[in-house]
Amino acid sequence: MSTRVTKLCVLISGNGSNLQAIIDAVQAGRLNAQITGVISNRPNAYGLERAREAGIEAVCLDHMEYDDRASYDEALKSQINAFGADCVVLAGFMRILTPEFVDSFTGKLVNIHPSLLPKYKGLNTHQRAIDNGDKEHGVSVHFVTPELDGGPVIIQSRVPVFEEDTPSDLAERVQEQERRIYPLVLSWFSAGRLSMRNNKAVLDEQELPESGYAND
Ligand SMILES: Nc1nc2c(c(=O)[nH]1)N[C@@H](CN(C=O)c1ccc(C(=O)N[C@@H](CCC(=O)O)C(=O)O)cc1)CN2
Ligand SMILES: NCC(=O)N[C@@H]1O[C@H](COP(=O)([O-])[O-])[C@@H](O)[C@H]1O
Repeated sequence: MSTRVTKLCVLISGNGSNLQAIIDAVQAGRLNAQITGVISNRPNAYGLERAREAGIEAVCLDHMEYDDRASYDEALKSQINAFGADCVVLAGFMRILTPEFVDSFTGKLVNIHPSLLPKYKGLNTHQRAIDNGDKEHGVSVHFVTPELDGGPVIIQSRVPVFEEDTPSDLAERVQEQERRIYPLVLSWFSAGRLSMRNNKAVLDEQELPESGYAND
């Protein structure tokens, strides 16, 4: 019996280190999936180069070329469907998606967010953690819902915050964890172990707690 390979379409906006971790996991046989395509909303995203070097089709849908969010999301949905996707993977994708777009991919849309949700939804999370004098920070992988960074958490990983940390020091520490946990979550999805039901993340038929699967 042939085992169908899970199709991933990855959305980026920048450097693409999470994309690279996913590419590396596929190539190393740690993630049984095919990356069908990479889409960036920014033309200068280095992640587009990473995809092409890996032989993966990569396109830029520049959001500046669209009149409004709805028309952009329509084009984005068409491109994703052209590539094919069992899972749409936001990997540093910096556009807020319309409810209509999100609802058309319910349960098939995941995001990696650089904070311990529900703390610090939105942008500039590392600076905010430092400004607040937090002693720990981290990263969350969650299903995407219309509520910005409010979807059910799948996994979180914590890192310490040191007195002398700059936002980039903290980002580097967080991104080490990102590169570790995102391929892990996608391997769960590809194995059919992970789903979203009743707005909850479910792993191996067990509802995950609000902070997801503990993985410090
Ligand atoms: N409907 C949803 N859309 C998106 C979600 C989500 O959970 N629900 N997650 C974000 C990812 N994200 C943080 O993890 C995030 C991305 C972008 C923004 C934002 O404010 N974007 C601005 C533009 C900012 C820029 O270009 O630098 C905007 O879209 O106007 C906040 C959080 C992805 N989308
Ligand atoms: N709100 C979304 C957000 O800030 N996402 C963050 O952008 C970075 C992208 O890095 P990458 O392009 O090297 O993967 C990652 O740290 C990711 O958590």
